[in-house]
Amino acid sequence: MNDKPLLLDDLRRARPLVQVITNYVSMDLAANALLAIGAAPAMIHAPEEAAEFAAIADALVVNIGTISKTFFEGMLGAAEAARAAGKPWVLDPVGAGATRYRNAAIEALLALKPSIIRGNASEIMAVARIAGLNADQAAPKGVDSQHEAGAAKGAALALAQNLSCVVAVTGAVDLVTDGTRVTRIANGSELMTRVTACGCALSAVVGAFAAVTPDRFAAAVAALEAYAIAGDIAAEASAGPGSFRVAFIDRLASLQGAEILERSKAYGA
Ligand SMILES: Nc1ncnc2c1ncn2[C@@H]1O[C@H](COP(=O)(O)OP(=O)(O)O)[C@@H](O)[C@H]1O
Ligand SMILES: Cc1ncsc1CCOP(=O)(O)O
Ligand SMILES: [Mg+2]
Repeated sequence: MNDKPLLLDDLRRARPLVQVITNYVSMDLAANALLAIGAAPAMIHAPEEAAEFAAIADALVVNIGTISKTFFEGMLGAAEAARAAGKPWVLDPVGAGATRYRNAAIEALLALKPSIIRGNASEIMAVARIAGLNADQAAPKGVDSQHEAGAAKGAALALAQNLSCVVAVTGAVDLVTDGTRVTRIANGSELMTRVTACGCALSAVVGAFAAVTPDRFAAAVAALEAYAIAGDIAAEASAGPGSFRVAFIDRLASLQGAEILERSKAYGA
């Protein structure tokens, strides 16, 4: 039996508390996506309290989109505390490869062993390069991907194997790997690339799923699948990016296990 819809049900029953240290652009959408899917968001990043809160939260999500010295201090403290407490933590390496500062921050965060890394293909290739793997890829230009997710398969496998984590690469067809298994998910709408922070909010949702199962691979697959299917359904009733953003939050909230079973385009490869 397919257990993915059950993870969504588990999430809604547990209503996990997810601490999100994210960029200014995405704070609103990420918090609303978490509420809609059934989790409790807490956007807490100050270095004075981020680590203390990470010990209370069920999962932590760290997103470097608008990183600064203060944010970075909070991220390091919270990631260290989450790791020490055995809580899952998700890294979204927004804009990886773009600047030396961003790359150094990623290198320091990788040393704290993220449970799951979620990024677009260009970012995952850059993270692999920062980790000393797959050094032959061209640098990305900004926060949007220059590549299809499939192009990052080698980088994702190498990262997952070397860091003992799960890597989720998003794009038209998402790819999730734990270094051995690979699942692709062909759901989702192109409109998701025209609403800023859709990827950041997805990383927050990945944290919520990781809070309700010790199986990081299953958590990432279930999160990406639910998110992309909500995107499919929302796109059917949207005239453009503005109305899509509203419909998408509604569809995350109304999403049912039966819809996931019916619409899933997940396959092993
Ligand atoms: N071309 C596309 N067609 C359908 N869905 C997409 C496409 N590109 C991205 N998505 C979906 O949008 C969401 C965010 O992914 P992505 O745009 O890759 O993240 P980011 O915003 O971090 O670059 C994911 O659910 C992904 O499946
Ligand atoms: C535009 C932008 N600039 C810095 S962070 C950010 C948001 C990126 O969001 P996403 O990666 O989800 O597209
Ligand atoms: Mg992103």
